[in-house]
Amino acid sequence: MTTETAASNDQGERAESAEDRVRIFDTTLRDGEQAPGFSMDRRAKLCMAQALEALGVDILEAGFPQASPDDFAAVDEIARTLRNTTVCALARCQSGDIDTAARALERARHSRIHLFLSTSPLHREHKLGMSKQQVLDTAIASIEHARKYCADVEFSAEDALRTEPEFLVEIFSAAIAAGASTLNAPDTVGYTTPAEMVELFTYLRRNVRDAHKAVFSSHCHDDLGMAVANSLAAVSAGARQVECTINGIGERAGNAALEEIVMALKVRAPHFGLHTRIDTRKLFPTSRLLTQLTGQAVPRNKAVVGDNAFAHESGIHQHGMLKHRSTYEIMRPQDVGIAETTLVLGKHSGRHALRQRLETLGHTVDDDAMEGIFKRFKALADRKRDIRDEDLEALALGQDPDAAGPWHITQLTTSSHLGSGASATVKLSHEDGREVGEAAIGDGPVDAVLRAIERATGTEMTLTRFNVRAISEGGDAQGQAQMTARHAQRDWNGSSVSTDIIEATAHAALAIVNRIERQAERSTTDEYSQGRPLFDSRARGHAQQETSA
Ligand SMILES: CC(=O)SCCNC(=O)CCNC(=O)[C@H](O)C(C)(C)COP(=O)(O)OP(=O)(O)OC[C@H]1O[C@@H](n2cnc3c(N)ncnc32)[C@H](O)[C@@H]1OP(=O)(O)O
Ligand SMILES: CC(C)C(=O)C(=O)O
Repeated sequence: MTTETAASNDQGERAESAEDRVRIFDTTLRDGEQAPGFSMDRRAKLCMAQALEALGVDILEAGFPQASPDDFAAVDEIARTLRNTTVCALARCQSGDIDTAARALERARHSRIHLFLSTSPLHREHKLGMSKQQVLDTAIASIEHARKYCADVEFSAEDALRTEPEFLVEIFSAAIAAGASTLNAPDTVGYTTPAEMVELFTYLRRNVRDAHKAVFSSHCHDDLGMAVANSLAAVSAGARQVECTINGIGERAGNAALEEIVMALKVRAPHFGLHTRIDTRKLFPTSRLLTQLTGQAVPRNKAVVGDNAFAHESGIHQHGMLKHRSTYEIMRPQDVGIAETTLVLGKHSGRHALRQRLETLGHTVDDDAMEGIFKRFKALADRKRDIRDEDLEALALGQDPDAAGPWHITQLTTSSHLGSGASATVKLSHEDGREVGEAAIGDGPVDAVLRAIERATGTEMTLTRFNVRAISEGGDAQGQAQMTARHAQRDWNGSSVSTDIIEATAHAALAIVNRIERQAERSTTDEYSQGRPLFDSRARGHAQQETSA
């Protein structure tokens, strides 16, 4: 546990933070984890804690050690592992909780005990059954007790935004005198507004005795969808610590989303004049790690890290993006760790984006040909939610995208054997009349299906990315399988949608094999037509004849 005094450690940092640095206090593993559906075991928590340290969070709330033996063990393990980040443990204002938190933090290099006690009239009367004086006395005694173990103590006035502001001033002034160096005013029930937040933090910073000795902190919930706005309002009124979580997970509607706060401060730096220590390029991978560990995906339209955050389907936006990316994007995807912007082709897309995508796929299309392709593309997009590259290739080659082959699956059977892998049998038909059947075993049904398809088609692939996710809800939810495989020093993508994820996987794998074969066929044709582009006006008729043969 840290032995340096709050004064020696904090004053240097506070001089800086008072100016322009906002400390990021991550509570993904405590407030985030305590919400239904987000519980993590200690292995998952340790993995997430390491990712959060790499992300650059200043303080990581690892758990509530009094809650359970596993939470104690998780905090203890995280405390032993992290070297740069302050590891924090939550405790009620009870000596038992504080002793347990201190024990869990014993081996931390930098540690903090976070004490909380409700201060609002509603909580005092109905929850705690305590008077103002009792709340004050309990908080002070607890801070003093925690300071015996740890130089860095934070005090949170739970439900602060529904507390009498004068009482907050009284308890925060006493908390500083008792040794707390961070004062948190949480909007526990997500009730407040940005203007009220500014008013409260300005008032507290003016009236709390020795306010300059503490860092003021916000902790906002999203019940009315204002957690991030409220946190930024607190910051604009002098808060220099923000408590937040990856993907905004947390009690009820969640906490303020870390990635949104950090990117707001970065993108609008001239407005806020503040910065954080977060390595923003790790935001997306950290967000994805959390979804994997909890099994809870983020909505497509989630700010910063959702699938649509850097994806454009509508033609007018795509056209703008192709001319200048700042027309419709305020940050670069690479700055949050997303490889690139995607122009998704669908029924709202226009010719500019379609042409660009076809060119990326190796098809140079002249204006006449484009009109025909565009018409058929729109008709297809009206019927199909998910337009894939193989559909576009089929359109460009004058083929029926619904029948994009040459391989088709005629039969697929899989069985899983508990503890000893799985087996798969596939039967495939080829446009040239071949019927092939193969069986394979694998670590799981996906592995077995991939091996069987490889054998049946004779196409070797190395899977480099595989992702299955639900794209609708309910008993008949659709699963989308997306994969990338390496073949002949190139990456090939395939995706498919089905109510059966194994079937979706098989179709995605076969889409890759089909693309590889069609590409090989096209290379032969190109050689034959002496390298002229397929849709070059001079070569068009000839080339189409050759490829459809
Ligand atoms: C706003 C927040 O997010 S606060 C954090 C909330 N997180 C959690 O509650 C998750 C972990 N919690 C737990 O595992 C359990 O609630 C435990 C182990 C901490 C306590 O369990 P129990 O002892 O069975 O108590 P229970 O949870 O039913 O009730 C809470 C008790 O804590 C008291 N309490 C609540 N907050 C505080 C506080 N900040 N300081 C002191 N006592 C408090 C309540 O008055 C109640 O006391 P009582 O048992 O004397 O009536
Ligand atoms: C423990 C405190 C900070 C809390 O989680 C809240 O008030 O929401």
